Amino acid sequence: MNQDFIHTYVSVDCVVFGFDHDNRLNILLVQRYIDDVPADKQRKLPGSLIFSNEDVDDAAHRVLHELTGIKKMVLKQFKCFADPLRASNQSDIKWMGTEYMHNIDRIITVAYLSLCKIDQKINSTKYETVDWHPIDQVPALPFDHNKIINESLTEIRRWIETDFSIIFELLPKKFTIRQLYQLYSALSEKQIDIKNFHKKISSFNYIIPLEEIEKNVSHRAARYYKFDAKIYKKNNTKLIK
Ligand SMILES: O=P(O)(O)OC[C@H]1O[C@@H](O)[C@H](O)[C@@H]1O
Repeated sequence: MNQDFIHTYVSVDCVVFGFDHDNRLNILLVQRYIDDVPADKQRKLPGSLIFSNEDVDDAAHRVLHELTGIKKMVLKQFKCFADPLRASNQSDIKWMGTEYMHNIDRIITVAYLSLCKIDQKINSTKYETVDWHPIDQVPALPFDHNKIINESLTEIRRWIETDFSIIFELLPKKFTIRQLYQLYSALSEKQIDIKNFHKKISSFNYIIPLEEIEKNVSHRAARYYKFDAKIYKKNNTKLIK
């Protein structure tokens, strides 16, 4: 065998999901700066090379903290992206040269999924520009970041099916069943009848009705509910099928 073994850099990239007031899934993108590329073409996933003495999970936590200012966020490693050409684009090589002072054209990246309430204040210590983008309006991104986002959607659907409780990471603390329904529909891509959904949900004792209804709405005001994580954990309730 006459082949070279790989000796390369490793990075992490984080796809952070949020759910907006128009019931759309969004992700957080940051902006990099390269002189001759227009600003609107420089959005990317938040990421970083990992340090030589750092575990990849720790690097992902570090990136999320630098990105949002939040100390603890739900995090799931979902796939490694290692196409030999994924970092070989000239503008990406230039970017890595500016950011890391090295000529880097081969990077293996480990991708993570995270969830964030969209109203949460984002307080980034690393990036000047961090903003939410509806998932169907994500621009062309550097490296293989569009591919990573597409695969993260498949992964988040799988995740919801195995642990329904993660859906509440995306909802406000008090929510209506319609909001829960819209989020579940956006995530699962299944056509679910709202009445059946309502019936199913009201059988779950970890979704607690509150003595509060919506105010100032043009439709019939709906009741608010909250998620009780303790009850959910105790019962380890069956998932929605
Ligand atoms: O420090 P930055 O440029 O954000 O991160 C390094 C980049 O290296 C690439 O593998 C990743 O896709 C990641 O975005």
